[in-house]
Amino acid sequence: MRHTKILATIGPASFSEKVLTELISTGISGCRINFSHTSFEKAEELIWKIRKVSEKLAKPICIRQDLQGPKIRIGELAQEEVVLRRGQAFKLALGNIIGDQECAGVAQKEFMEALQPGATVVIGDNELKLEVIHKERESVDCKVIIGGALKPQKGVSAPGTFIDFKGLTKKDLSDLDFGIRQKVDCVSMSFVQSADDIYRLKEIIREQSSQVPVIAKIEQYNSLKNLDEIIKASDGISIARGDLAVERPLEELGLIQKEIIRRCNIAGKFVMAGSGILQNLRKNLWPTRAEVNDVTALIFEGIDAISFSDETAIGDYPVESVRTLATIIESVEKVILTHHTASDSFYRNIDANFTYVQGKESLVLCTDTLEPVVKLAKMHYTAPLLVGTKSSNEANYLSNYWGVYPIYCPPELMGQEMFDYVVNKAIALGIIDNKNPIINLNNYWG
Ligand SMILES: Nc1ncnc2c1ncn2[C@@H]1O[C@H](COP(=O)(O)OP(=O)(O)O)[C@@H](O)[C@H]1O
Ligand SMILES: C=C(OP(=O)(O)O)C(=O)O
Repeated sequence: MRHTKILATIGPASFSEKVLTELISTGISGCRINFSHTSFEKAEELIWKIRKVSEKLAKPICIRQDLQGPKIRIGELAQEEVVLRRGQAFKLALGNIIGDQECAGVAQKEFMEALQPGATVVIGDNELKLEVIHKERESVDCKVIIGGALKPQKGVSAPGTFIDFKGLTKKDLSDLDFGIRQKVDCVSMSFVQSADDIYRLKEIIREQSSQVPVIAKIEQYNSLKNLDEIIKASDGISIARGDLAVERPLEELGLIQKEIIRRCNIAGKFVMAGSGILQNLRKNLWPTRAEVNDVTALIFEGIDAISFSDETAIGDYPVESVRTLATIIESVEKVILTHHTASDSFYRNIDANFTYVQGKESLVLCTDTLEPVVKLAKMHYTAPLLVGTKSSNEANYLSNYWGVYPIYCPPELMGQEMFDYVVNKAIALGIIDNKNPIINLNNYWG
């Protein structure tokens, strides 16, 4: 049994029901649908397929709608790719123009206005680097500092340049409306800058009579500056390393992610990390030593969930990626689960004896309110936390939390009947065995 959860971005490599089935049976707990790349038609089909497989395998799966936010991308190119050489001139121009060897379009006015001579422009995840040499009213002339292949629709950023984004875009609002109607299990907001961005999003969600949880993606300098308020305002945090590693010097990344995890765990908030987790598995069947070390550090720091991007969206080995990560997690958790004990006094107050048992028992809590489960889950106690709930969205969402195993219960069950149902189901699904003690937390929780 693994307590650290695995999530997967769904893309062309994992669209089929066959691969989705393999991903879910191999051990993912959640799927990310990136609305930068997914049409409503495709998303609707995917949500339907994921729900179908999840039900068939009796495994709750959290569907996360990832809102694009004000992500800046270059436009289309006349060819599938053009190769930029170091030292050559390259122009970025405002508008939806078709790019080529000498020029590419960028649609966002705020970005083009913010660029000044001397600024660095990065295209993709640190793949191509340009320096702005000269600025015109609606374009900038650049020099290529690091060359390579340029592909259409790649993300562009300007580390160190302040760009005044205005929260949710028109596209985000329309995507959100779609996601709520499709009953996604959580929504993530990209390029969050302050707690106000999250409060505004939550207000819109409330206006649509929804309570879908909101995950704030930390990927910008401003989001780091306002980290504590953002953690407080949101239901959870995603360390979105793709853009974060471009926005901040790469050598700071390890320290930044460690600090974000620490602060989320103190605040009792869900925290996940993604992008470049086992990047080597995009094309090969093995991870690099550095990737294994990276994942090990994340687990030791107390991350709730680790998310795949390219590996499961466009990689050659989506299922192998999940299998490899599961093996690393199991190996690291063998150590963590043996030495870890509950530290929270609230937990010790339930029963003083709990602190002396080392994860052999299972905890059961039957509830339809998220708050107590989340509070308990974030203590990262070694015992698996089985949560009986009659809300399928809640079961799906909770499946992303460290050590939580939600069991979706029929609506007519109450009290002892619901407890028995949860325990029997967990035994049947192989989550727990019937030899170890099972503690009914509802006996302690008024
Ligand atoms: N729904 C989709 N349709 C087509 N391609 C996708 C889809 N989702 C993801 N991808 C591809 O997988 C890559 C990795 O996915 P992701 O991490 O979500 O994207 P990004 O790096 O743009 O945030 C993307 O760059 C894109 O090429
Ligand atoms: C890793 C993520 O985001 P990004 O690809 O934007 O870094 C994510 O949302 O899981």
